[in-house]
Amino acid sequence: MVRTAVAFSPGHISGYFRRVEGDDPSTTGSVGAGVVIDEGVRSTVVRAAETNVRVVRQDLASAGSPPVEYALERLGVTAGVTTECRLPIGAGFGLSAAALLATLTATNHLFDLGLSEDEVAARAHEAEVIHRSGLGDVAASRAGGVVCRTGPGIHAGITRIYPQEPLYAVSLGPLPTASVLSSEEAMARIAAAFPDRCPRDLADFCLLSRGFAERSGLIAPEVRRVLEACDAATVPASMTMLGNGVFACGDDAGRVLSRFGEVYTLRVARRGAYLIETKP
Ligand SMILES: Nc1ncnc2c1ncn2[C@@H]1O[C@H](COP(=O)(O)OP(=O)(O)OP(=O)(O)O)[C@@H](O)[C@H]1O
Ligand SMILES: CC(C)(CO)[C@@H](O)C(=O)[O-]
Repeated sequence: MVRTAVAFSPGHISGYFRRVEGDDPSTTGSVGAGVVIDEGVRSTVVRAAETNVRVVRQDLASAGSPPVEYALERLGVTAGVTTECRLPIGAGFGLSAAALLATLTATNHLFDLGLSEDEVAARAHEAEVIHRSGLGDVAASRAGGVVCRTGPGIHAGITRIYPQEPLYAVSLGPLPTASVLSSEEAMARIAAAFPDRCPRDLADFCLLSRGFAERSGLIAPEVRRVLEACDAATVPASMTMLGNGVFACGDDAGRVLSRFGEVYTLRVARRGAYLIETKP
């Protein structure tokens, strides 16, 4: 039987953020707030002569993942990786960070690399920053909760609260993260829009995020339509950063969002990335 390691990492919906530029990837990242969600990426890793990554979603597979391939190369290993997720990719659910954390957690065990959790996270964060696929998602998804990050990178200050209520989300399509992070103009607007405090609870998170989304200038017309429907029903809602999607909370949120697409009912994750099993 081929030796296999399987790990899972939760995803992360960012509600507001501000880029922090450091001297190197470890001190580069973002401050801001988001929700670590109970859905994310499951990664299965086997040894292989050459690295290949298969990305599977809803029975559709595509080949390749530059951040994951980069992180494996930096570790000096070659592996066959299959990532699986239910949520859409590129839609603001932090799945690149989840794919990295899950894959590196499994790889660490499979190859007996002896990396600490901190080292796994540091390498995942580095791959995210280099590929501009995320800034704060790895720091968030190392554990659960509604997260408020007060510094960049994986060692920075972070507070977590654990509300019981679900969060609802709908995706209207992808918004490649790198396209926004590479725009200096967008970054300047985002910096000016940043609300300088942490959320008290889930509803407060939605409220602060919405103020940020409005001021950031990132809201596309199709996202605007969903937000207006939420406003009409007094449902706290905002835009998934960075995706063309909306998250909302409260009793009526699922019903309102269902008019615009498949509604994902998400729970606040209680824990971060973890190893599921190694075989044999
Ligand atoms: N499930 C996944 N498995 C492996 N690689 C992934 C996965 N999701 C995203 N990636 C890789 O991450 C890179 C950036 O993806 P993108 O920013 O579009 O996705 P995302 O992380 O889901 O988005 P967001 O950060 O907005 O939630 C791409 O190179 C893609 O291959
Ligand atoms: C940049 C970002 C919004 C992309 O998901 C996220 O990584 C964050 O909050 O830093």
